[in-house]
Amino acid sequence: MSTVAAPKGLEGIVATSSSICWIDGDAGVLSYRGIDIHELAQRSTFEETTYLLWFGKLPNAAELADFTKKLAAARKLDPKIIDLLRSVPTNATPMQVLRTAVSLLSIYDADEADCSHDANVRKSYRLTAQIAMIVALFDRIRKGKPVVDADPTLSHAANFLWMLNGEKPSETATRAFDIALILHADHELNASTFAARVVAATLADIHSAITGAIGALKGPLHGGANEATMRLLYAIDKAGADPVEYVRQMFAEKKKISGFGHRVYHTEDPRATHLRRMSEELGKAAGSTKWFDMSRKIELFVKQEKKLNANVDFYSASTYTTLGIDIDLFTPIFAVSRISGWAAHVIEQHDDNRLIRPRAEYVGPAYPATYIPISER
Ligand SMILES: CC(=O)SCCNC(=O)CCNC(=O)[C@H](O)C(C)(C)COP(=O)(O)OP(=O)(O)OC[C@H]1O[C@@H](n2cnc3c(N)ncnc32)[C@H](O)[C@@H]1OP(=O)(O)O
Ligand SMILES: O=C([O-])CC(=O)C(=O)O
Repeated sequence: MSTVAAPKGLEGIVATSSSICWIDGDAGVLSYRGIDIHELAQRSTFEETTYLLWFGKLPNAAELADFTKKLAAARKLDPKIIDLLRSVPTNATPMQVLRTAVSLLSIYDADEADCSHDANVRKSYRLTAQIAMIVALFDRIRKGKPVVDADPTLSHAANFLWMLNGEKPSETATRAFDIALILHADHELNASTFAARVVAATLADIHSAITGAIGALKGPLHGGANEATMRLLYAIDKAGADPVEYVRQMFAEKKKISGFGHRVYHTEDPRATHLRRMSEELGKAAGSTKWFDMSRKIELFVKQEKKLNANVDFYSASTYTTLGIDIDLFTPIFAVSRISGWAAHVIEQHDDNRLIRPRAEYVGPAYPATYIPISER
Protein backbone atom coordinates (compact mmCIF):
# COMPACT_ATOMS: atom_id res chain seq x y z
CA MET A 1 0.00 0.00 0.00
CA SER A 2 1.41 3.44 -0.95
CA THR A 3 1.77 6.07 1.77
CA VAL A 4 1.52 9.87 1.60
CA ALA A 5 3.51 12.15 3.94
CA ALA A 6 1.25 14.59 5.82
CA PRO A 7 2.39 18.14 6.62
CA LYS A 8 4.10 18.71 9.96
CA GLY A 9 1.56 18.84 12.78
CA LEU A 10 -1.01 17.25 10.41
CA GLU A 11 -2.03 20.78 9.34
CA GLY A 12 -5.03 20.71 7.05
CA ILE A 13 -5.39 16.92 7.21
CA VAL A 14 -8.93 15.61 7.57
CA ALA A 15 -8.41 12.68 9.97
CA THR A 16 -11.96 11.52 10.64
CA SER A 17 -15.59 12.32 9.91
CA SER A 18 -17.77 13.70 12.67
CA SER A 19 -21.25 15.18 13.02
CA ILE A 20 -20.52 17.09 16.23
CA CYS A 21 -18.78 20.37 15.41
CA TRP A 22 -18.23 22.41 12.24
CA ILE A 23 -15.72 25.26 11.93
CA ASP A 24 -15.09 27.65 9.04
CA GLY A 25 -11.71 29.05 10.01
CA ASP A 26 -11.69 31.70 7.25
CA ALA A 27 -15.13 33.08 8.07
CA GLY A 28 -14.74 32.68 11.85
CA VAL A 29 -17.72 30.34 12.18
CA LEU A 30 -18.06 27.75 14.95
CA SER A 31 -21.13 25.58 15.31
CA TYR A 32 -22.19 22.64 17.45
CA ARG A 33 -24.42 20.21 15.54
CA GLY A 34 -24.92 23.03 13.00
CA ILE A 35 -26.07 25.66 15.53
CA ASP A 36 -23.99 28.84 15.56
CA ILE A 37 -21.91 29.41 18.69
CA HIS A 38 -23.17 33.02 18.96
CA GLU A 39 -26.73 31.78 19.25
CA LEU A 40 -25.76 29.17 21.83
CA ALA A 41 -23.76 31.73 23.85
CA GLN A 42 -26.72 34.09 23.90
CA ARG A 43 -29.60 31.66 24.36
CA SER A 44 -28.44 28.29 25.65
CA THR A 45 -27.10 26.85 28.90
CA PHE A 46 -24.24 24.42 29.50
CA GLU A 47 -26.77 21.65 30.21
CA GLU A 48 -28.70 22.27 26.99
CA THR A 49 -25.49 22.58 24.95
CA THR A 50 -24.14 19.33 26.40
CA TYR A 51 -27.40 17.56 25.55
CA LEU A 52 -27.02 18.90 22.00
CA LEU A 53 -23.44 17.60 21.76
CA TRP A 54 -24.25 14.14 23.14
CA PHE A 55 -27.62 13.45 21.55
CA GLY A 56 -27.37 15.46 18.33
CA LYS A 57 -30.45 17.65 18.80
CA LEU A 58 -31.78 20.34 21.10
CA PRO A 59 -33.82 18.84 23.97
CA ASN A 60 -37.48 19.66 24.52
CA ALA A 61 -38.44 20.94 28.00
CA ALA A 62 -39.01 17.45 29.47
CA GLU A 63 -35.75 16.10 28.01
CA LEU A 64 -33.79 19.07 29.37
CA ALA A 65 -35.35 18.67 32.81
CA ASP A 66 -34.47 14.97 32.81
CA PHE A 67 -30.92 15.69 31.63
CA THR A 68 -30.41 18.38 34.30
CA LYS A 69 -31.72 16.03 36.99
CA LYS A 70 -29.43 13.18 35.90
CA LEU A 71 -26.38 15.48 35.78
CA ALA A 72 -27.11 16.82 39.27
CA ALA A 73 -27.70 13.27 40.58
CA ALA A 74 -24.27 12.26 39.23
CA ARG A 75 -22.53 14.69 41.63
CA LYS A 76 -21.07 11.89 43.76
CA LEU A 77 -17.48 10.96 44.48
CA ASP A 78 -16.25 7.77 46.08
CA PRO A 79 -14.53 8.63 49.41
CA LYS A 80 -11.31 7.20 47.95
CA ILE A 81 -11.25 10.10 45.46
CA ILE A 82 -11.57 12.60 48.31
CA ASP A 83 -8.77 10.70 50.11
CA LEU A 84 -6.59 11.20 47.03
CA LEU A 85 -7.34 14.94 46.97
CA ARG A 86 -6.37 15.14 50.64
CA SER A 87 -3.23 13.02 50.27
CA VAL A 88 -1.45 14.82 47.42
CA PRO A 89 0.94 17.69 48.28
CA THR A 90 -0.91 20.99 48.53
CA ASN A 91 1.50 22.43 45.98
CA ALA A 92 0.44 19.88 43.36
CA THR A 93 -1.13 21.72 40.45
CA PRO A 94 -4.90 21.29 40.02
CA MET A 95 -4.26 20.01 36.49
CA GLN A 96 -1.94 17.25 37.78
CA VAL A 97 -4.52 16.34 40.40
CA LEU A 98 -7.40 16.32 37.92
CA ARG A 99 -5.51 14.06 35.50
CA THR A 100 -4.70 11.59 38.29
CA ALA A 101 -8.16 11.72 39.88
CA VAL A 102 -9.93 11.02 36.57
CA SER A 103 -7.72 7.99 36.07
CA LEU A 104 -8.58 6.82 39.61
CA LEU A 105 -12.31 7.38 39.00
CA SER A 106 -12.30 4.48 36.54
CA ILE A 107 -11.45 2.03 39.32
CA TYR A 108 -14.65 2.97 41.18
CA ASP A 109 -16.91 3.11 38.10
CA ALA A 110 -19.17 0.09 37.78
CA ASP A 111 -19.30 0.43 33.96
CA GLU A 112 -15.55 0.91 33.56
CA ALA A 113 -14.79 -1.57 30.77
CA ASP A 114 -18.15 -1.32 29.00
CA CYS A 115 -17.71 0.69 25.78
CA SER A 116 -21.32 0.29 24.62
CA HIS A 117 -23.24 3.43 23.66
CA ASP A 118 -25.46 3.35 26.74
CA ALA A 119 -22.58 2.76 29.16
CA ASN A 120 -20.62 5.60 27.55
CA VAL A 121 -23.55 7.96 28.03
CA ARG A 122 -23.96 6.89 31.69
CA LYS A 123 -20.25 7.45 32.28
CA SER A 124 -20.39 10.82 30.50
CA TYR A 125 -22.92 12.14 33.02
CA ARG A 126 -20.70 10.95 35.86
CA LEU A 127 -17.47 12.31 34.40
CA THR A 128 -19.03 15.70 33.65
CA ALA A 129 -20.36 16.04 37.20
CA GLN A 130 -17.26 14.59 38.86
CA ILE A 131 -14.64 16.63 36.98
CA ALA A 132 -16.28 19.85 38.17
CA MET A 133 -16.43 18.51 41.74
CA ILE A 134 -12.78 17.42 41.74
CA VAL A 135 -11.55 20.84 40.58
CA ALA A 136 -13.63 22.70 43.17
CA LEU A 137 -12.93 20.30 46.07
CA PHE A 138 -9.18 20.15 45.53
CA ASP A 139 -8.97 23.94 45.56
CA ARG A 140 -10.73 24.07 48.94
CA ILE A 141 -8.70 21.19 50.38
CA ARG A 142 -5.36 22.72 49.38
CA LYS A 143 -6.41 26.00 50.98
CA GLY A 144 -7.39 24.24 54.22
CA LYS A 145 -11.07 25.14 53.76
CA PRO A 146 -13.95 22.75 54.56
CA VAL A 147 -15.38 20.96 51.53
CA VAL A 148 -18.82 22.04 50.36
CA ASP A 149 -21.54 19.53 49.47
CA ALA A 150 -23.02 19.66 45.97
CA ASP A 151 -26.39 21.40 45.73
CA PRO A 152 -28.74 19.46 43.41
CA THR A 153 -30.97 22.53 42.98
CA LEU A 154 -28.17 24.47 41.28
CA SER A 155 -27.16 24.43 37.61
CA HIS A 156 -23.80 22.95 36.65
CA ALA A 157 -22.22 26.44 36.47
CA ALA A 158 -23.74 27.67 39.75
CA ASN A 159 -22.92 24.45 41.60
CA PHE A 160 -19.28 24.66 40.52
CA LEU A 161 -18.96 28.25 41.82
CA TRP A 162 -20.81 27.25 45.00
CA MET A 163 -18.52 24.27 45.67
CA LEU A 164 -15.44 26.40 44.85
CA ASN A 165 -16.28 29.48 46.91
CA GLY A 166 -18.66 28.18 49.59
CA GLU A 167 -21.15 30.95 48.85
CA LYS A 168 -24.04 31.13 46.44
CA PRO A 169 -22.84 32.88 43.26
CA SER A 170 -24.54 36.00 41.89
CA GLU A 171 -26.71 35.70 38.79
CA THR A 172 -24.12 37.73 36.84
CA ALA A 173 -21.24 35.45 37.84
CA THR A 174 -23.30 32.32 37.15
CA ARG A 175 -24.36 33.47 33.69
CA ALA A 176 -20.83 34.59 32.78
CA PHE A 177 -19.42 31.25 33.87
CA ASP A 178 -22.18 29.34 32.09
CA ILE A 179 -21.38 31.19 28.84
CA ALA A 180 -17.67 30.41 29.29
CA LEU A 181 -18.59 26.72 29.66
CA ILE A 182 -20.71 26.83 26.48
CA LEU A 183 -17.91 28.52 24.53
CA HIS A 184 -15.29 25.94 25.58
CA ALA A 185 -17.51 22.85 25.22
CA ASP A 186 -16.25 21.53 21.88
CA HIS A 187 -13.88 22.41 19.07
CA GLU A 188 -13.76 19.66 16.46
CA LEU A 189 -10.45 17.80 16.26
CA ASN A 190 -8.34 19.96 18.59
CA ALA A 191 -5.31 18.23 20.14
CA SER A 192 -7.01 16.96 23.31
CA THR A 193 -10.09 15.67 21.47
CA PHE A 194 -7.90 13.96 18.89
CA ALA A 195 -5.94 12.37 21.76
CA ALA A 196 -9.22 11.16 23.31
CA ARG A 197 -10.32 9.65 19.99
CA VAL A 198 -6.98 7.91 19.44
CA VAL A 199 -7.22 6.29 22.89
CA ALA A 200 -10.90 5.41 22.42
CA ALA A 201 -10.17 3.89 19.01
CA THR A 202 -8.15 1.10 20.64
CA LEU A 203 -11.48 0.24 22.35
CA ALA A 204 -10.05 1.46 25.63
CA ASP A 205 -12.62 2.88 28.05
CA ILE A 206 -13.78 6.50 28.24
CA HIS A 207 -11.83 7.19 31.47
CA SER A 208 -8.58 6.28 29.69
CA ALA A 209 -9.53 8.53 26.77
CA ILE A 210 -10.39 11.47 29.04
CA THR A 211 -7.21 11.01 31.11
CA GLY A 212 -5.22 11.27 27.87
CA ALA A 213 -7.23 14.29 26.77
CA ILE A 214 -6.54 16.09 30.06
CA GLY A 215 -2.83 15.47 29.56
CA ALA A 216 -3.01 16.98 26.07
CA LEU A 217 -5.05 19.97 27.26
CA LYS A 218 -2.42 20.82 29.87
CA GLY A 219 0.21 22.03 27.39
CA PRO A 220 0.71 25.78 26.82
CA LEU A 221 0.16 25.43 23.07
CA HIS A 222 -3.38 24.22 23.86
CA GLY A 223 -5.52 24.71 27.01
CA GLY A 224 -2.57 25.73 29.15
CA ALA A 225 -2.42 29.00 27.19
CA ASN A 226 -5.09 30.64 29.37
CA GLU A 227 -2.84 30.31 32.45
CA ALA A 228 0.21 31.45 30.45
CA THR A 229 -1.75 34.52 29.28
CA MET A 230 -2.56 35.55 32.84
CA ARG A 231 1.06 34.99 33.92
CA LEU A 232 2.07 37.40 31.15
CA LEU A 233 -0.45 40.03 32.35
CA TYR A 234 0.78 39.64 35.94
CA ALA A 235 4.42 39.94 34.80
CA ILE A 236 3.68 43.16 32.90
CA ASP A 237 1.79 44.54 35.89
CA LYS A 238 4.52 43.58 38.35
CA ALA A 239 7.19 45.20 36.19
CA GLY A 240 5.03 48.34 35.91
CA ALA A 241 5.74 48.07 32.18
CA ASP A 242 3.87 49.41 29.19
CA PRO A 243 2.06 46.35 27.75
CA VAL A 244 2.88 47.26 24.17
CA GLU A 245 6.59 47.78 24.87
CA TYR A 246 6.71 44.55 26.88
CA VAL A 247 5.20 42.56 24.02
CA ARG A 248 7.38 44.36 21.45
CA GLN A 249 10.40 43.12 23.42
CA MET A 250 8.99 39.59 23.44
CA PHE A 251 8.69 39.72 19.67
CA ALA A 252 12.28 40.94 19.46
CA GLU A 253 13.28 37.87 21.49
CA LYS A 254 11.24 35.67 19.10
CA LYS A 255 8.88 34.61 21.89
CA LYS A 256 5.30 33.55 21.29
CA ILE A 257 2.50 35.50 22.98
CA SER A 258 0.09 33.11 24.67
CA GLY A 259 -3.54 33.51 23.70
CA PHE A 260 -2.79 34.45 20.08
CA GLY A 261 -2.82 32.47 16.88
CA HIS A 262 -4.77 29.40 15.92
CA ARG A 263 -4.28 26.45 13.62
CA VAL A 264 -7.76 26.75 12.12
CA TYR A 265 -8.95 30.37 12.52
CA HIS A 266 -7.45 32.93 10.16
CA THR A 267 -9.78 35.60 11.47
CA GLU A 268 -11.44 36.42 14.80
CA ASP A 269 -12.08 33.35 16.95
CA PRO A 270 -15.86 33.71 17.50
CA ARG A 271 -15.43 32.67 21.14
CA ALA A 272 -13.01 35.54 21.76
CA THR A 273 -15.75 37.99 20.75
CA HIS A 274 -17.83 36.90 23.76
CA LEU A 275 -14.94 36.58 26.18
CA ARG A 276 -13.67 40.06 25.26
CA ARG A 277 -17.13 41.51 25.99
CA MET A 278 -17.42 39.53 29.23
CA SER A 279 -13.97 40.60 30.37
CA GLU A 280 -14.91 44.25 29.90
CA GLU A 281 -18.41 44.00 31.38
CA LEU A 282 -17.31 42.02 34.43
CA GLY A 283 -14.43 44.47 34.96
CA LYS A 284 -16.83 47.41 34.86
CA ALA A 285 -19.21 45.67 37.27
CA ALA A 286 -16.29 44.93 39.63
CA GLY A 287 -15.09 48.54 39.47
CA SER A 288 -11.82 47.89 37.58
CA THR A 289 -11.14 47.20 33.93
CA LYS A 290 -7.39 47.00 34.51
CA TRP A 291 -6.94 43.47 33.09
CA PHE A 292 -9.29 44.14 30.20
CA ASP A 293 -7.54 47.39 29.31
CA MET A 294 -4.12 45.76 29.37
CA SER A 295 -5.41 42.82 27.28
CA ARG A 296 -7.01 45.12 24.72
CA LYS A 297 -3.77 47.09 24.22
CA ILE A 298 -1.87 43.83 23.67
CA GLU A 299 -4.54 42.52 21.31
CA LEU A 300 -4.47 45.61 19.09
CA PHE A 301 -0.66 45.63 19.00
CA VAL A 302 -0.30 41.91 18.19
CA LYS A 303 -2.89 42.27 15.44
CA GLN A 304 -1.10 45.28 13.97
CA GLU A 305 2.41 43.80 14.19
CA LYS A 306 1.84 40.12 13.44
CA LYS A 307 -1.69 39.95 12.05
CA LEU A 308 -2.45 37.39 14.76
CA ASN A 309 -5.90 37.22 16.38
CA ALA A 310 -6.72 36.54 20.01
CA ASN A 311 -7.93 32.97 20.54
CA VAL A 312 -10.35 31.57 23.14
CA ASP A 313 -7.64 31.54 25.82
CA PHE A 314 -6.70 35.23 25.66
CA TYR A 315 -9.76 36.93 27.17
CA SER A 316 -10.75 33.92 29.28
CA ALA A 317 -7.69 34.83 31.41
CA SER A 318 -8.93 38.30 32.38
CA THR A 319 -12.53 37.06 32.58
CA TYR A 320 -11.69 34.33 35.12
CA THR A 321 -9.40 36.63 37.09
CA THR A 322 -12.18 39.21 37.35
CA LEU A 323 -14.49 36.43 38.57
CA GLY A 324 -11.97 35.87 41.40
CA ILE A 325 -10.72 32.50 40.11
CA ASP A 326 -7.11 31.47 40.80
CA ILE A 327 -4.80 31.27 37.80
CA ASP A 328 -3.95 27.56 38.11
CA LEU A 329 -7.65 26.68 37.93
CA PHE A 330 -8.06 28.15 34.43
CA THR A 331 -6.99 25.04 32.51
CA PRO A 332 -8.85 22.65 34.83
CA ILE A 333 -11.93 24.83 34.22
CA PHE A 334 -11.37 24.39 30.48
CA ALA A 335 -11.64 20.64 31.22
CA VAL A 336 -14.79 21.22 33.33
CA SER A 337 -16.37 22.42 30.08
CA ARG A 338 -14.53 20.38 27.43
CA ILE A 339 -15.50 17.06 29.03
CA SER A 340 -18.85 17.55 27.27
CA GLY A 341 -17.15 17.64 23.86
CA TRP A 342 -14.63 14.93 24.68
CA ALA A 343 -17.46 12.65 25.79
CA ALA A 344 -19.44 13.33 22.60
CA HIS A 345 -16.37 12.41 20.52
CA VAL A 346 -15.63 9.22 22.47
CA ILE A 347 -19.26 8.14 22.10
CA GLU A 348 -19.12 8.88 18.35
CA GLN A 349 -15.79 7.03 18.01
CA HIS A 350 -16.99 3.91 19.83
CA ASP A 351 -20.29 3.92 17.92
CA ASP A 352 -18.45 3.48 14.60
CA ASN A 353 -14.92 2.47 15.47
CA ARG A 354 -11.78 1.76 13.54
CA LEU A 355 -8.29 1.77 15.06
CA ILE A 356 -6.46 5.05 14.41
CA ARG A 357 -2.98 4.10 13.31
CA PRO A 358 -1.22 6.36 10.80
CA ARG A 359 2.32 5.89 9.44
CA ALA A 360 5.54 7.80 10.07
CA GLU A 361 7.86 9.01 7.33
CA TYR A 362 11.12 7.29 8.23
CA VAL A 363 14.09 9.72 8.27
CA GLY A 364 16.58 7.61 10.30
CA PRO A 365 19.74 5.75 9.20
CA ALA A 366 19.41 3.82 5.94
CA TYR A 367 18.29 0.21 6.18
CA PRO A 368 20.05 -2.14 6.65
CA ALA A 369 22.40 -0.47 9.14
CA THR A 370 25.16 -2.67 10.56
CA TYR A 371 24.78 -4.12 14.04
CA ILE A 372 28.20 -3.60 15.69
CA PRO A 373 28.79 -5.90 18.68
CA ILE A 374 29.18 -3.95 21.94
CA SER A 375 32.82 -5.02 22.36
CA GLU A 376 33.67 -3.29 19.05
CA ARG A 377 31.80 0.00 19.70
C1 LIG B 1 -7.69 26.27 23.07
C2 LIG B 1 -6.51 26.39 22.22
O1 LIG B 1 -5.77 25.45 22.13
S1 LIG B 1 -6.26 27.81 21.34
C3 LIG B 1 -4.49 27.92 21.14
C4 LIG B 1 -3.83 28.19 22.46
N1 LIG B 1 -2.37 28.32 22.30
C5 LIG B 1 -1.76 29.51 22.37
O2 LIG B 1 -2.36 30.57 22.53
C6 LIG B 1 -0.26 29.49 22.29
C7 LIG B 1 0.28 30.53 21.34
N2 LIG B 1 -0.06 30.21 19.97
C8 LIG B 1 0.65 29.29 19.27
O3 LIG B 1 1.64 28.74 19.73
C9 LIG B 1 0.18 28.94 17.85
O4 LIG B 1 -0.49 30.03 17.28
C10 LIG B 1 -0.74 27.71 17.85
C11 LIG B 1 -0.04 26.52 18.53
C12 LIG B 1 -2.03 27.99 18.56
C13 LIG B 1 -1.06 27.33 16.39
O5 LIG B 1 0.10 26.83 15.87
P1 LIG B 1 0.46 26.59 14.34
O6 LIG B 1 -0.72 26.59 13.47
O7 LIG B 1 1.30 25.36 14.34
O8 LIG B 1 1.32 27.83 13.98
P2 LIG B 1 2.88 27.97 14.25
O9 LIG B 1 3.20 27.79 15.68
O10 LIG B 1 3.59 27.12 13.25
O11 LIG B 1 3.07 29.50 13.90
C14 LIG B 1 3.11 30.01 12.56
C15 LIG B 1 3.88 31.34 12.60
O12 LIG B 1 3.17 32.29 13.40
C16 LIG B 1 3.91 32.64 14.55
N3 LIG B 1 3.02 32.62 15.70
C17 LIG B 1 1.96 31.81 15.89
N4 LIG B 1 1.39 32.07 17.07
C18 LIG B 1 2.11 33.04 17.62
C19 LIG B 1 2.02 33.72 18.83
N5 LIG B 1 1.06 33.42 19.73
N6 LIG B 1 2.92 34.67 19.11
C20 LIG B 1 3.88 34.99 18.22
N7 LIG B 1 4.03 34.38 17.04
C21 LIG B 1 3.15 33.41 16.75
C22 LIG B 1 4.98 31.56 14.71
O13 LIG B 1 6.10 32.01 15.40
C23 LIG B 1 5.26 31.20 13.27
O14 LIG B 1 6.08 32.19 12.72
P3 LIG B 1 7.22 31.82 11.66
O15 LIG B 1 6.48 31.22 10.49
O16 LIG B 1 7.87 33.12 11.39
O17 LIG B 1 8.10 30.81 12.34
O1 LIG C 1 -9.07 23.78 17.95
C1 LIG C 1 -7.94 23.92 18.43
O2 LIG C 1 -6.89 23.57 17.86
C2 LIG C 1 -7.77 24.52 19.76
C3 LIG C 1 -8.99 25.20 20.29
O3 LIG C 1 -9.30 26.31 19.93
C4 LIG C 1 -9.83 24.46 21.21
O4 LIG C 1 -9.55 23.29 21.51
O5 LIG C 1 -10.83 25.03 21.69
